[in-house]
Amino acid sequence: MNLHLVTDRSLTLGRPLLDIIRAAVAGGTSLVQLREKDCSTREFVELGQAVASLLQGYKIPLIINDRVDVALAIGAQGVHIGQSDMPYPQARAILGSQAIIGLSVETPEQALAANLFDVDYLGLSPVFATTTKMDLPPQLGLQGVQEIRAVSRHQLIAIGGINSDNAENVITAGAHGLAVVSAICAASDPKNAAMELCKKIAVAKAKAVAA
Ligand SMILES: Cc1ncc(COP(=O)(O)OP(=O)(O)O)c(N)n1
Ligand SMILES: Cc1ncsc1CCOP(=O)(O)O
Ligand SMILES: [Mg+2]
Repeated sequence: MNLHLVTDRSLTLGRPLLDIIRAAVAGGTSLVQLREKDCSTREFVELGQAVASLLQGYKIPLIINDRVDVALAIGAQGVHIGQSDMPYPQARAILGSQAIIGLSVETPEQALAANLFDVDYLGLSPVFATTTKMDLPPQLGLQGVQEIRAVSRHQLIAIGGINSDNAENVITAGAHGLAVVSAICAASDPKNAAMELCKKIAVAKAKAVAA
């Protein structure tokens, strides 16, 4: 199953992040991306260490948003970088061939350019409207997902406004997996939310095979 949880401590309704992650993993989340935009480096490292030791028990990979140094410091499995973050070649040189490196793309042109890189997946960003991240480029929509699938050689993870109502359509449009923030972090029952998303992914993939 390909469900990424991207964390946001401001959306957990006061619940501890580790509880949200534990529930998300129990519901089928396959990878966790720790995304911290406002905390100090010290706090990021300490939180990262706590999340890493939790996930080690479940054998679920942890990747760090933006910060190659934090990923290295805590022995995370990799990073997620965007078009304005550390360039892919430098991130790969620092982290090595075994690291998981995800790269955001916002257009089919960026996806085409990423064919030159051995990234582990592309984050298609944003597929739909979201209030979780500000200053985003125009939404790709399902058509954008289809267009990127047609030109990319990579695993495609869709992000932005994804929930259990639209998840199936996003996979049918060509995404291999989904990344969500609010659909799990802000859910009243994060475990159930992850389970529902996994079900939708599985249903869409089964229908694609049967077609
Ligand atoms: C899976 C996934 N896709 C895209 C993003 C966005 O990354 P970026 O464009 O670098 O923006 P920030 O997350 O750093 O604000 C992502 N984090 N994860
Ligand atoms: C981090 C990020 N990158 C592109 S959209 C986004 C936020 C997605 O949040 P949500 O799943 O709550 O719409
Ligand atoms: Mg970034």
